[in-house]
Amino acid sequence: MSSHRERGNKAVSAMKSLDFPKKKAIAVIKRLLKLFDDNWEPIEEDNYRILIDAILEDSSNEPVPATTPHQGTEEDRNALSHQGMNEDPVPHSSTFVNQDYQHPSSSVSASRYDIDVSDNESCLIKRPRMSSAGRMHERPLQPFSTDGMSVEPGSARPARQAIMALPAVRQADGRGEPSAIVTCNRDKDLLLESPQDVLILEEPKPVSKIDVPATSVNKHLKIGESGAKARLQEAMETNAPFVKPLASQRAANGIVVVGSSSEPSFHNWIVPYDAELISKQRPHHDVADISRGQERVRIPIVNEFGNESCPPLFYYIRKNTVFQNAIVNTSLARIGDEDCCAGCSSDCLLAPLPCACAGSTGDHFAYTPEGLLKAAFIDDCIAVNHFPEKHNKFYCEACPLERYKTEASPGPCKGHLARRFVKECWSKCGCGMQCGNRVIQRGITSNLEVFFTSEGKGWGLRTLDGLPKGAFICEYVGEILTSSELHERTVQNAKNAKHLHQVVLDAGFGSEGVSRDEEALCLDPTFYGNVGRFVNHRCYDANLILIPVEIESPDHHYYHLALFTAKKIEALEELTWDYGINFDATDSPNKAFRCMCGSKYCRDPNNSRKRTRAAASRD
Ligand SMILES: C[S@@+](CC[C@H](N)C(=O)[O-])C[C@H]1O[C@@H](n2cnc3c(N)ncnc32)[C@H](O)[C@@H]1O
Repeated sequence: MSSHRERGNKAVSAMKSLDFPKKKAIAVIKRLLKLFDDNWEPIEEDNYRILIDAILEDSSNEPVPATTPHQGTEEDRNALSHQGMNEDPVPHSSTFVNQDYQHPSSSVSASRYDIDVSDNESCLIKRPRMSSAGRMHERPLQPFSTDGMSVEPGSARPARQAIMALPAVRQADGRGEPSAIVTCNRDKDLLLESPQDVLILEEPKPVSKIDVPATSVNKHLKIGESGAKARLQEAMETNAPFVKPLASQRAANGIVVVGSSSEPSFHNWIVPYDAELISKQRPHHDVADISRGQERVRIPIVNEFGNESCPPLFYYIRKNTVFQNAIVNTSLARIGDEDCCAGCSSDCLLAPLPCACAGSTGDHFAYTPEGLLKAAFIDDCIAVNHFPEKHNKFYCEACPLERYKTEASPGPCKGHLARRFVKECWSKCGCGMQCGNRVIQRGITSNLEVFFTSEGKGWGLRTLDGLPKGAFICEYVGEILTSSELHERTVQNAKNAKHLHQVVLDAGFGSEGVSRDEEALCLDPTFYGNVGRFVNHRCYDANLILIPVEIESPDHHYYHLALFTAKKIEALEELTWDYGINFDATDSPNKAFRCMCGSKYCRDPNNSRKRTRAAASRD
């Protein structure tokens, strides 16, 4: 029988061959030995399966230390040397904040919906990378803003789930703000699994340079030129469409001092923008990947029909972002025990009993172990959408949507559909990112393409692979507006017709007592959005369905909207969802368009095909 020392060294070197750090391996072995009363057999079983799982779990749940990595307690070190295993000293590094290693086999357990255990935006992750030649790449990491990042159009599409690194150089302005960008080229030696890596890598040698004008902050606020009063005046005079200089409102109440210290402050300023400004400031789309490396997969742009080579410019954001006044309360303190599963560990779907997070879906998880939304859940939601009158509607006493239409005497609430929600596990839950009840928070995993439609719908989105029913496609991401901000934009919309489809997050309006404007939230993907903004409408028989998903907030004031496949979809099929448009309505925030959906159930009375059919049946 081998000694503790020999078995320990063997286990550590097995873990090392899988790129797990020695320190981590030793700490976990020590814990498991304690758990199994110094019995090595369960640890060694199945090529150290339990050990690997425990290390992975440890990494995904690990809190991020602020500066130096955890060196282990005195007790740890004594225990380890007692067992004959010694740690290498870990060098101090201020950029080394966390270690997060993805086990090569993790994708096996997650099937095609791969797991990204590194989805923690607040931490910088340094992980060793294997090049195609098998070399390890380690680079110093620094925080980096993606704003304005530009990349060269790429050539071949990489393998699923792998994206090429887009090394970038930050160009800061005189005040240290990332004014604009950037130089990028592709380093074919770097292969990343996670978009976070793209945000934090820095390339010391730029290859080509794209100059972008300084931000509108500079232009409109003239920081450093004169006193706060002049800057305030400047901001108030701007004629950008949606600007409400917050600072000016507060100044009127005598509470604002902007830029009074030597460090100019941007906190109180809303930067004006409109479509024109965006197009002036933004570098062009990257046709190889519209997300510019923000998503886990590349999403190319192709145009086989029209003259436009690219869609109109917008800021690609992966997550919803507050425009100005919206209150999105996601504090941990608001999540009670009944709204999370603090006692869980590993994958909640595999636990013998459903955890608290399955409560809102009738104590059954909405997802299958393969990461698909269950068919029964989808069918229920389709039925609610198709026959809203048969299902419950909530009615507000004072509907936030009506208040701004006719301010003097707001009309009665038209009712809000009682929707079924998916509730995903989140930060206050004991499980990790590999939990099967975390699907949309892991991001896009399907191979998608933005393309120009041939039927006159403009740009659209299609899948490059066949997909089963229930597959997550993407979130519908945009700026979070309040209902009054939406109303302001609707008025603008009437003038310039530039807006895309805006969506009201009204599932909690009546039931949750939403009456304050800041709590009545809407999403507008026009200027800031993700690939969801390209999904066109189809009446009734669309192949996607929009599902409300609750992640970081326990009530229905704020939630995510996720697009799932409502049926089996063939490769290269256009992805569509039913916007729920009433083509006869005159008071909708969304300007009705002439529907070209091609469905035989098309609701648009102006649909030319429908008119032709009606005329034919009359003859
Ligand atoms: C969310 S966007 C979809 C992407 C859009 N096609 C584009 O080019 O950016 C919604 C807009 O697309 C157009 N659209 C979507 N579905 C359509 C349909 N069935 N028929 C005609 N136009 C459609 C309308 O202009 C609508 O306001």
